[in-house]
Amino acid sequence: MAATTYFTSSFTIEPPYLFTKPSPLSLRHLAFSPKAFSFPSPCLSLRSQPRFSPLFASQPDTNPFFNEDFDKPREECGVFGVIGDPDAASLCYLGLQKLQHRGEEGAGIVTADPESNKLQAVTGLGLVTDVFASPESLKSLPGTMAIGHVRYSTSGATASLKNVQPFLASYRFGQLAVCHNGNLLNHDKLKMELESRGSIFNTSSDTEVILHLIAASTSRPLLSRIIEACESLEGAYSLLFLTSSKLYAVRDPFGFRPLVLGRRPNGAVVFASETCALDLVDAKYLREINPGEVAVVDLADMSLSSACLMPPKPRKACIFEHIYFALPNSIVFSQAVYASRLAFGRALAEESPVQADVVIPVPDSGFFAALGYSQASGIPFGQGLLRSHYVGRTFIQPEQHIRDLSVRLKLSPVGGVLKGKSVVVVDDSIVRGTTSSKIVRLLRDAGAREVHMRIASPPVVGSCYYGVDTPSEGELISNRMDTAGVCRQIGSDTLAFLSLSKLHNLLGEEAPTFCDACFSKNYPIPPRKYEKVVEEVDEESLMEV
Ligand SMILES: O=P(O)(O)OC[C@H]1O[C@H](OP(=O)(O)OP(=O)(O)O)[C@H](O)[C@@H]1O
Ligand SMILES: NC(=O)CC[C@H](N)C(=O)O
Ligand code: SF4
Ligand SMILES: [Mg+2]
Repeated sequence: MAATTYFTSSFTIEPPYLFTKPSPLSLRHLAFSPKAFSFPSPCLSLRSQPRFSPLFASQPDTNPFFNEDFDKPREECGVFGVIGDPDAASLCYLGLQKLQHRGEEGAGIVTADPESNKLQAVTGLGLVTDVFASPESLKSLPGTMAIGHVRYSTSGATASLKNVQPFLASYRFGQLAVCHNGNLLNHDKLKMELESRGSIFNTSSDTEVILHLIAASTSRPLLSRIIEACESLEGAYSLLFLTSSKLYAVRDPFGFRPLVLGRRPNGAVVFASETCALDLVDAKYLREINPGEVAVVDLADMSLSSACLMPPKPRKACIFEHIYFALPNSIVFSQAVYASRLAFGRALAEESPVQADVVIPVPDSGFFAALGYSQASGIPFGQGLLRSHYVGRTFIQPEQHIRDLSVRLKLSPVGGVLKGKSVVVVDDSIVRGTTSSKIVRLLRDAGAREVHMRIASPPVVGSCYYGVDTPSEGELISNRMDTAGVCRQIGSDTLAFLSLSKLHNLLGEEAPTFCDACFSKNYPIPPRKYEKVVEEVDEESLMEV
């Protein structure tokens, strides 16, 4: 890439913010439409030329179920990007902290520096505050553009520094950084093909294939190379790319993982997995990046352009984002997360009532569902369990024995709320059953007379292949036994899950636009097709080597 100076250190972004560009790349406006976004049909395949979408943008509230008295409108890697702000690295650091619940294994930031025209990276294992513990680390990241990532691995070694994103690569057109929330089902196959053509991989992460596909593409410009690379990908991907002049945001055509767009008062454009990260950095939420969209912001004029990656597929947004992953104060897939959880809890109370003295949540993620259960049942709400915030999420600790210990460390019973009481305890989900069996014991030890477990999602019976490292099917307690069996196993007096049909009723006509494969095994992209590719090794050719 030519060592062009794209802007000077005195570059300022002044209102009105240039979100339009007088070219075919133009996103004509960012107005909200009450209709769900859809690409023009047919959206023809493109090899060397980008396709551009017309205008869109979905907005909260197309779903009547989410449209209650609330202000209309937590998993597995979080991405954050900012362009056009002198404090890019610091904002990215803050945004990543807000997304910490999405991944605790590693974190990193890449910035682009207008002075040197260079991209710099700082990555490390652990929490954001650990990786950036030294003030020097942020100081080593100059520039007005940044992308960052918090990781919870789905593919490639967990505790490997090499697999911590963003990945920063140099190729014939300059430097390119990428970060990814999701999982690529066909990465083994792509990797083998790329290796047979000479690619040398540096990591064991699925994400790296994207960089190789882009580097191998003969299309121009980069937008076309990104589109061409994405055409080869099968799976879930919300991606941010950074060059020395542009920031690209991409979402796969199914829209499995969230990605939102916002703008700071100074005009800086921000992308994040969840709106909670926008709120923190004072960025106004504008809209989602739509499934199958690639949005580009050019630092030179801060214009935002948008193209269509490939013909649209039926949206399959991850319902688990609303059940557990996302923070309740986020808007995800254009719906307020807390409102969905309240509704799941209410529906659970209607479907599986019980006579009890108090409803208590399993903190944190069971809070709003328990509140909904309490509201619908009329049983008083109480805080029977205290959560230590010095301990990470149990579900996302990779080792089972560590998960066992951390549940006890994390949750403490409040004796006064529980003693002698019949308690309804509401959690968002049961995955392996570790948390719930320990909680039942905690509550009984604290004096609860009866323990009725209510789960605000259906039984998890299938593994996820789209960006959430759910355990293998054999580890999923509901895959091994029915509800009565799980109830016996965890030791509660009664147990009930929200049924899949009730969940579908709640989602209404939007139900088909959500992926619920971990509950239904109805996989939008069949995982069987992508069972690990075993390379047929020609022993003679190996000998030659
Ligand atoms: O059945 P299990 O395998 O134990 O997994 C399910 C539990 O894991 C999650 O909570 P977690 O403690 O990770 O996070 P939270 O504190 O944010 O709810 C989820 O909310 C359940 O409580
Ligand atoms: N959970 C994720 O989104 C993971 C991203 C990528 N597949 C990795 O394993 O690093
Ligand atoms: S399988 Fe479950 S966790 Fe994975 S994307 Fe679908 S709903 Fe989400
Ligand atoms: Mg929990």
